[in-house]
Amino acid sequence: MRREQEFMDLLHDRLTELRAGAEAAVAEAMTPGGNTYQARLERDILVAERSGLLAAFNSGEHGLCFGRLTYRDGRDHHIGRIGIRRDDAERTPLVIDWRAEVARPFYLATGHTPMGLRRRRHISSEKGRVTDLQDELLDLTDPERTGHEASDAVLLAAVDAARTGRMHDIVQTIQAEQDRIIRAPHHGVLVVEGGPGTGKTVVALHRAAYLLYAHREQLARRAVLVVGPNPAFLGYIGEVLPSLGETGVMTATPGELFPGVTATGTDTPEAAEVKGRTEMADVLSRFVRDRQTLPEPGTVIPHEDGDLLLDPDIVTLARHQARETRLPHNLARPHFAFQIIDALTAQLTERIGADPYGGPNLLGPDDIAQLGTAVAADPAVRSAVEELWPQLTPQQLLADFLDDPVHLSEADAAAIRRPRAEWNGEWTTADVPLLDEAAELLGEDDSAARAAAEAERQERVAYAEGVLELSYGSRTQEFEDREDEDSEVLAAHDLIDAERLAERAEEADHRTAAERAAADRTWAFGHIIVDEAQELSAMAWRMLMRRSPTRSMTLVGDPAQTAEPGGCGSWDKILAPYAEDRWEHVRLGVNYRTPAQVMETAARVLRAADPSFEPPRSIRSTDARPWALRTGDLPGAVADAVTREASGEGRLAVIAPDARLDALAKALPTASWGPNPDLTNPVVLLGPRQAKGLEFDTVLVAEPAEFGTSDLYVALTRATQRLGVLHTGPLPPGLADLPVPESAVPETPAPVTPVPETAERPG
Ligand SMILES: Nc1ncnc2c1ncn2[C@@H]1O[C@H](COP(=O)(O)OP(=O)(O)OP(=O)(O)O)[C@@H](O)[C@H]1O
Repeated sequence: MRREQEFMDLLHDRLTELRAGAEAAVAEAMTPGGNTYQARLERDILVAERSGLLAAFNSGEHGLCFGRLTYRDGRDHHIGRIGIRRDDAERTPLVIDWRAEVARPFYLATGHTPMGLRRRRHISSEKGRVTDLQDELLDLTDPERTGHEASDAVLLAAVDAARTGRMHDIVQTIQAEQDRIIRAPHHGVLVVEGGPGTGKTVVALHRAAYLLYAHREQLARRAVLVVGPNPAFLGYIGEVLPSLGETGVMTATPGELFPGVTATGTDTPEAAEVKGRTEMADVLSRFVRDRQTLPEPGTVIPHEDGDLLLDPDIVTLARHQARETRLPHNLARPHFAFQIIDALTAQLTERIGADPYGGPNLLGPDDIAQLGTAVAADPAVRSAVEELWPQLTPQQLLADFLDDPVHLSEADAAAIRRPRAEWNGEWTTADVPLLDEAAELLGEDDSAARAAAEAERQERVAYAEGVLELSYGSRTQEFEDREDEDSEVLAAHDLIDAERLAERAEEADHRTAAERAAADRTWAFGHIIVDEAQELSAMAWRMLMRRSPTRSMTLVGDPAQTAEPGGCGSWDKILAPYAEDRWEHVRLGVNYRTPAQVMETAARVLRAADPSFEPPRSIRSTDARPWALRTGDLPGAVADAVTREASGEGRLAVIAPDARLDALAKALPTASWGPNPDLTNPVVLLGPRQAKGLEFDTVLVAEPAEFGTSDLYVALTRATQRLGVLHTGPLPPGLADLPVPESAVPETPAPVTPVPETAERPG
């Protein structure tokens, strides 16, 4: 213990030194040094480099070193959240980043496959003080004992700890089956499936951190996108990546992926299902073609030299030629307009230049060009073009479509119809993929603006290239522990290429790749992680796949928890159109959240419909048996149960059908609830969909018969310690046998015991 403490002190001193250096460098870089391009660009580079380092150093303080590997051949490494080197000529590693290859035996070695290890040590610390050591002997022939031998105590302590309302990283206790997923190659699609509490979310987040470490150069520039089911969930997981020193990640719900639109409205389940169907792509495409109309019988355009006639033949030809370009609607529009202007100019030329003696037309090319310019500028011609091939925005198109849906069956159209007159302007989550689809079909006509910007940009790019060369020449190698050349600390030349740097200079901002990506609908992410992937509709997948042209993705989910009627559910169905069978499927089988008794209760609910259903194995059990209480006064009984259960540290959630939330909130004045509940509050009140992906020490489920089966399964599996059910009517199948609370709620916190047959390291 003393020696580990001395080592920890040494590490803290070194970290303080590194941090002071980085802080001074940021401060210096921020000092205004002139307002020329050069000064601003150089400042940008330095700030990006140094603040990346600083974020890593700041995150490193907690859990600076949590492990140690002692090899049979005498090698000895400490493992920590970030790598730190000594300030000597060789830059000797002091502590190895958990993501480095050298650290892998910490997660993978077993007595059976010791990977050359003699001993693996878990070091627990609090604010820089070593509080405990746990040693695992991997070479069983080794006679030496340290007095700290134990197995799985660190993992059990971690999974048993009181919850805070925020997810924590698990670098100290990643299990072998999880480690293999975290470090899987980043190309292609990896599907991670597992029951509730198997660590899918936390593993996906560690995978993001690992990929950013291992493929920094490719990924930091393109950013990593993490998609989660709702804002509360994103808040819940929001601290994991920063605690691992990573800030280059954008998190979003599917409803936030269309820049400029925030989905605040709600759809009926039927509407969401119809809007999510893959056939909507075709329906919208036909709707766009419907807007490319023909004049019936023809449009007369008054002109001082006699009326011009825009007849259906002219327009049919122009439309055909514009469609032949295969460009999106708005980008094909200039082609259409050109054909129309050409035809009208020809009419005019014929009329004005006609030779009264029957000879060739008297107008020369210059005269005709001049006529053409006049026709193009004619407001009547412009409005005719606008009428026949209007310039459209995705928002206009979709609002028009939903006002009066076409190309659908009567019933489907009725489900999604949203008359403009009654619409409050709010978009829904299911609208967002449709807006994205519309944007693809329409295209953005920014050609004029782009041409103007291009010349100026070229100048800046040429300059920025020069600056990047400078930055590469002066690159740092601060806390890295990988040996290869790629292992440079993130530097400006990794983060930004000359083009992006030039763009940044233009706006004089300090936005990260993730921030830029958030504002750009067509951004191609380096890697995309989708949590609760079973819930996304076919249309939502189309939108996400556009953001990942390289198909570098990790999809995480549990088909048994599918709640959305439009949710794709099966992996085959999701991936067949994009990756055919070129994707890998891995399963997690151990539940780290829910005690065996709670898991068994939840499993009985699903078994009522599918007797062969097998839940994941729980890693632990408690003495607190789930209970059920019938009452005539639901809010009163829930309030009593909350008072009884919410004592001590940890978090409690009441999960109730949406229709009952108002009444329950009145009975629970201290509970946080609403669209964005504060999950760090001791008591929260949630609807079933809000509870997705979250967890609480105690969960009280109100009126379970009013939940859908998969919503109920999700609600019951949120508990890490205690589960109670309160109901006025009959219980749904599977819950009928629960005992009443008096016999189930212990006076003192239940002792934790591992479940014998599952306590060994999985995998
Ligand atoms: N190796 C581990 N060490 C410590 N805790 C772990 C480990 N793996 C998972 N956990 C914990 O188990 C809990 C469940 O993890 P997580 O939320 O990622 O599960 P999930 O599979 O996404 O669940 P669900 O599908 O129910 O949302 C979390 O508290 C997580 O920190």
